[in-house]
Amino acid sequence: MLVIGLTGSIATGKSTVSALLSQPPYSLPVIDADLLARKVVEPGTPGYRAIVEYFGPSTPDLLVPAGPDMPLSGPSGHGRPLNRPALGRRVFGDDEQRRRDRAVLNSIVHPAVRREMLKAVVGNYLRGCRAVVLDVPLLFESALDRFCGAVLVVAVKDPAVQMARLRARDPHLTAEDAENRVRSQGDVRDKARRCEARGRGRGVVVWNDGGKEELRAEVGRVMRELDRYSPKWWSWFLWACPPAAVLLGVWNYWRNLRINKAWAQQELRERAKL
Ligand SMILES: CC(C)(COP(=O)(O)OP(=O)(O)OC[C@H]1O[C@@H](n2cnc3c(N)ncnc32)[C@H](O)[C@@H]1O)[C@@H](O)C(=O)NCCC(=O)NCCS
Ligand SMILES: Nc1ncnc2c1ncn2[C@@H]1O[C@H](COP(=O)(O)OP(=O)(O)OP(=O)(O)O)[C@@H](O)[C@H]1O
Repeated sequence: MLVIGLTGSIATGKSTVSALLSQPPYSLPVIDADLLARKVVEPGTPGYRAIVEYFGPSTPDLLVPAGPDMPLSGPSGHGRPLNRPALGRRVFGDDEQRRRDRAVLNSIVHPAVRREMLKAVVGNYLRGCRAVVLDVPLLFESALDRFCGAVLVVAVKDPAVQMARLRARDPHLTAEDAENRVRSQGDVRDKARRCEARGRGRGVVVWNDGGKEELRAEVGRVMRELDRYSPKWWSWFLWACPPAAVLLGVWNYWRNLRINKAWAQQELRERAKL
């Protein structure tokens, strides 16, 4: 089974691409990290308790306020849900304190998301799926790219297109909130370069500056490229022969570590030139 990591930056079009991939002619299962990241911090989970313990004392509005529709101990009795915009204000941004808080939040949420993803990937493999899509906004940052046979980065060349789509989709965000969220995710063009550096068939950029029909055609081009490097018969062979799938998984992981090391060295060299 081919594990396809799908990433990009905020509002570059990941969800639009994952919706296309989940529909015919591809009909691929999509494992959505954002959904899992919500599930692992629901009241009653260890993630929820850790967040309340760390952020609670310094964030008075961390939980959804109690009211006629929201009992003091939450709908399930395990506590009121997190007030996500308030937590977002604590962690999105470029200053030192926010970066530190984001790292703490990530260290609570990401390991739990990884465990849920592994369960979902194994489930899809057992069901005989040819490929599975991991839709992960922070694929590189959370090092999940190491487990992927191929990485797709959905990117735009023009930052103004990204900002316009974000403001149109989330009109409740102020210009400053929107800027902070874009900055929190790094430059999508860097992610595109990193993706291409993985090599043909292992990293492909989906360019999304045009309209939705152009995007559909671009997704077709990208999937044909992946098919060339990972044909159907190979996926069936791996399904019929689990030891080969495990060996390939280990080899892939090792190769991805090497790719990441080479990328880190290249980045260092480029920074040294500046
Ligand atoms: C801070 C939280 C509560 C804000 O929730 P909210 O519903 O307001 O925003 P949402 O989750 O839709 O995120 C908005 C955008 O920011 C991105 N984003 C989310 N978390 C992070 C992060 N830690 N660093 C950078 N960008 C992030 C999302 O991918 C999305 O593009 C939430 O984003 C969160 O729990 N983040 C930490 C978990 C995480 O890293 N999730 C990403 C997938 S693993
Ligand atoms: N090619 C396109 N043409 C016009 N609008 C687009 C195009 N691609 C995406 N959009 C719109 O831009 C917005 C952002 O797209 P989408 O939600 O897919 O991005 P995302 O990368 O998943 O964002 P996030 O990380 O915030 O979840 C949506 O409103 C979507 O409909």
